[in-house]
Amino acid sequence: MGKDEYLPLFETRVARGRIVYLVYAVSVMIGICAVFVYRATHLPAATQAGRWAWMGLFMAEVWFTLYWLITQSVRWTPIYRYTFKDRHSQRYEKVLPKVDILVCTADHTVEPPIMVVNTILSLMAYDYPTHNLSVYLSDDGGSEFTFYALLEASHFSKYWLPFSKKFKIEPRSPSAYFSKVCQPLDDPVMAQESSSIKTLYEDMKKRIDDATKLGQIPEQVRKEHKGFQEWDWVSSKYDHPTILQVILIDGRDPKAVDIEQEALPTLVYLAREKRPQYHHNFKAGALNALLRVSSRISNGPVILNVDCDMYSNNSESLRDALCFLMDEEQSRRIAFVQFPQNFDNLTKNDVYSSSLRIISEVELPGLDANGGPLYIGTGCFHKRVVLCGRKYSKDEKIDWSLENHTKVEESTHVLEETCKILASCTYEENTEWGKEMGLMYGCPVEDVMTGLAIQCRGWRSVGFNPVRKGFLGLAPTTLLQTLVQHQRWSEGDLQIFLSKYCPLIYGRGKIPLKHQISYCCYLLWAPNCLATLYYVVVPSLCIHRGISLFPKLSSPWVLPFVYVILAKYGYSLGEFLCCGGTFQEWWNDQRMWVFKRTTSYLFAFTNTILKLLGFAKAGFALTAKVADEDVSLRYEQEIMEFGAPSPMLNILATISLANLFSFVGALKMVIMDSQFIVLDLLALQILLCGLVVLINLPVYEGLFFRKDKGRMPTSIVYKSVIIAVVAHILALH
Ligand SMILES: O=c1ccn([C@@H]2O[C@H](COP(=O)(O)OP(=O)(O)O[C@H]3O[C@H](CO)[C@@H](O)[C@H](O)[C@H]3O)[C@@H](O)[C@H]2O)c(=O)[nH]1
Ligand SMILES: [Mn+2]
Repeated sequence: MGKDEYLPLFETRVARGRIVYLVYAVSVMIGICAVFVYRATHLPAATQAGRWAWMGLFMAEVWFTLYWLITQSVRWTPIYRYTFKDRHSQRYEKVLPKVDILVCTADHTVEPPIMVVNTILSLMAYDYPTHNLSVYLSDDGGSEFTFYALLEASHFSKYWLPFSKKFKIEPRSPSAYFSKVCQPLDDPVMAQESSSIKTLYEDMKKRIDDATKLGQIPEQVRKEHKGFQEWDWVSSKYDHPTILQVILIDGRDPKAVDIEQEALPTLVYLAREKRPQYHHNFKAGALNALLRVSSRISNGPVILNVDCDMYSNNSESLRDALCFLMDEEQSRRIAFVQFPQNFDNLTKNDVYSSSLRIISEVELPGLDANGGPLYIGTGCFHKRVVLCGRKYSKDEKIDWSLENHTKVEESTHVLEETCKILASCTYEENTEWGKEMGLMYGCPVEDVMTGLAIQCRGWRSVGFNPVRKGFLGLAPTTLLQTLVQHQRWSEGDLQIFLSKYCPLIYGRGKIPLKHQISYCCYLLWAPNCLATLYYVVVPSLCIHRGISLFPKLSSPWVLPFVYVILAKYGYSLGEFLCCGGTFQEWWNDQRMWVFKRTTSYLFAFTNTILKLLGFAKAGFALTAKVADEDVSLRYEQEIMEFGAPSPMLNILATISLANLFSFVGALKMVIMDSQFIVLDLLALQILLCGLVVLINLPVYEGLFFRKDKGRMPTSIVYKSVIIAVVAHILALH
């Protein structure tokens, strides 16, 4: 192919309507300035009550403004990417690179084996030559049941892969496919095959579920595969040698073919060594072990990482990703391609605001323009050399066809034994693993930190959000799980901000300024707690004593306040609707905004400070992927699940009650005051308080009106009532 014939493998388009956005943003900024002028010129005298409350509010508003400005960085110039898979195929079909897919699981009770193998099967069935595809499963649970499920899946794949390719079905996770395709299929051949495969799948599912439920693997099965013997040395999931089983391997094992004699992808099970005296570094540790093991077995130059609950929803994602990584002109600098996280189990109005809609649809394209999206874990394609620490240089070039020819020839047994060493506890001692090589250790969001380090080594990244989503996972289905997940995320993010990797310092001169600021959008999630807490507590407590913290209704100064609020929320609603959300979903999102900021972020903030002072230790609370039947039912009905007592719920209940008391008190004051003085003085404050009450409606329901198991625990009801009452008495005196 000559140079002048160059046809790009992907193209980038810039969003339109930027002028309108500019006008909006500038007008809001003018409004904010007017608010500040008001605050600066109307400060209550030192003798007046409420001077401190006023100053605090001012500080909160300064913070909100700062944060709002930061979020502008990811809204300025969104860009969208489009791939040309046909061109890629024309040029490279004969020399496609090997791709190694790394899947992580950590606990067979929280992450059921049948779910894990559905994910694995969807990935094995990618539209890609199977001899170039390897799938690795890291099992931090070291579970026999997960291993057993993987064995079952390897048998089932012999039917599943030919079927899904022959009829080009989507999605290729059997469970998702069978639950989505219920209408009678037009093609009689397909209908027949589909139903017989469905029976095979159901049988497999039953065997796996039964074994897991009984806690026992049939003796017959145990005898059939040597792999089970490895569990003779396992004393617990925290204490065992490396377990490594090559289940399918292309080229060496004549049995690794499907029913049509086509090769199957390589499939490997790994439970890295665990010893109580060695820290295992959670998912980052698991991925690094997989990186090494895979480099020994298949050494694909392209790595895809997915969580065990994120099945592939689009069999062409891999080819999409290769368009970004293999373009002759534009790919040189691209280190990774991040797909957004999408979820399969969302309800219509997304009660817990798990869809990450705005992040995927607005912020990801925005970040992409600024230097590349963050690496957020699952659904990310990497160049192996980059993940293993390579710096970007101008002469950077990967010869994909060459990298393809590394072939290991020893027997499977020898391969297994040599690979085991790579996944041992001591292997990483005195190496750069966890620092300069692989995923970085020591942060609850290891992926974000690793992505930042990669970008600071000169690389860029690309975000890709195809119409048919690339991956679908499971979002948490209870309030508490959601809050805990966000605590982990915001805690990790803040930790990065306060570490030597703070993008504003570490990134200086390495990544563009706008990119540094975009990072802060997420890294500064947690500190939002202070200003938000202040805003939802202090103004409403001040109502009782008639302390006014906002301009009078009759004053013209009220206008900038009203404008900023209307413009900001009007825009936010518009943005949400444009991205395909519903009004109710937006409202739920606003609620979760308050909930997260007053609980998850508060805990994350205090924990991070404690960690810095050396008082707290790192942990990783896995997000549950299964729930009890009644919990699931309430989730589907979008009834908020409060459930078990927790300090987080305590905070939520107390804030909601305090505001309710204030609001009722305020209404009484307004009604008794025939000259409308109170209303004039406190209108905005009462409105704010009323909004907090409105947004907390599900909390009152959970506190007082619901009878089901998901209601607020009784202990929380008492505690929060007492605290709210005491707060009011204190505020009155
Ligand atoms: O010790 C551990 C802990 C977790 N995991 C795996 O890590 C993945 C993510 O865990 P999950 O509980 O699902 O957390 P989420 O909050 O849903 O994960 C999001 O946030 C993580 C960072 O906190 C990212 O790494 C993930 O890709 C992203 O989906 C799962 O596959 C786990 O099996 C391990 O392999 N070992
Ligand atoms: Mn998850």
